[in-house]
Amino acid sequence: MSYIVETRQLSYRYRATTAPALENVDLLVEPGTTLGLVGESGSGKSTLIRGMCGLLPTPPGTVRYQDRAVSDWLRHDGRAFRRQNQIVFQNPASSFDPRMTIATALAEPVKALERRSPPTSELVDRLEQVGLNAGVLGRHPRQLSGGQVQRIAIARALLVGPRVLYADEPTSALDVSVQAQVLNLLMDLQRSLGLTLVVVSHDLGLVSRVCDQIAVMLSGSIVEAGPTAEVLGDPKTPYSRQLLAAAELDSLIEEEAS
Ligand SMILES: Nc1ncnc2c1ncn2[C@@H]1O[C@H](COP(=O)(O)OP(=O)(O)OP(=O)(O)O)[C@@H](O)[C@H]1O
Repeated sequence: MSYIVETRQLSYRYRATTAPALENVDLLVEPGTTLGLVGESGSGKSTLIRGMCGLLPTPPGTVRYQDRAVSDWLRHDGRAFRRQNQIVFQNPASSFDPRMTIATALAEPVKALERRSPPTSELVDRLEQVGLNAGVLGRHPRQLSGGQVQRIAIARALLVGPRVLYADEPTSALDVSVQAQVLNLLMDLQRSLGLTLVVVSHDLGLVSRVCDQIAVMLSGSIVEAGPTAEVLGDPKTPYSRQLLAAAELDSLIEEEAS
């Protein structure tokens, strides 16, 4: 089996004096799968995906993409690596410069990573892929809803042709009614484009609907990982059991409220 992304004994500390944000994390991601990273706030989920997509200064060889050290990719083929590994953040509003029109914001990564200006038709094609149209091109982020801006963030990532799409709490800043739409969009794109999707979430309900694989983090370590049905069906660690019980309680409360 060859993996698209691997971490081997990946550790990371933001400052020498603080506790490590990641400790000896081994993670294997199969191409074309959807992996959910779950765990409580501060457990290291965002740090891990930042490490996986080359945004942290990690020791050579601890993160590999397509059988090659990410440090090597960044040294020799940085733009290709960045194109192939895209990340969508939690808060759509802060992902965009408020002074830029959507057209300018969409074109930026293509200009930086591919050294070309994408024609409007290409921008419109990608907007249509995320359920929007050319009408948003001349607008600014503040003139759009949170759900629309998150769709545009996804379109911007797709424009450079990623193989792995990282989504850090992609729906938690959105209204509940819009969350399912954005999630369905990510699932459709993952299937139709054959993407590998890595979703960070503290929402086990979301992860169990979307992800084939799940990794549970606690204090900078992965405490349990495997196929979602196995991990959730028979959680091995007390922490995963707690997480599952909390998610079941949440869904009971939601059912009663509706
Ligand atoms: N820029 C930073 N500087 C210093 N410490 C940081 C920084 N970012 C994160 N940390 C610390 O690293 C640890 C892991 O944080 P991280 O954001 O990866 O966790 P998380 O699981 O994604 O949390 P959340 O669900 O709240 O986003 C935490 O102790 C956090 O306080």
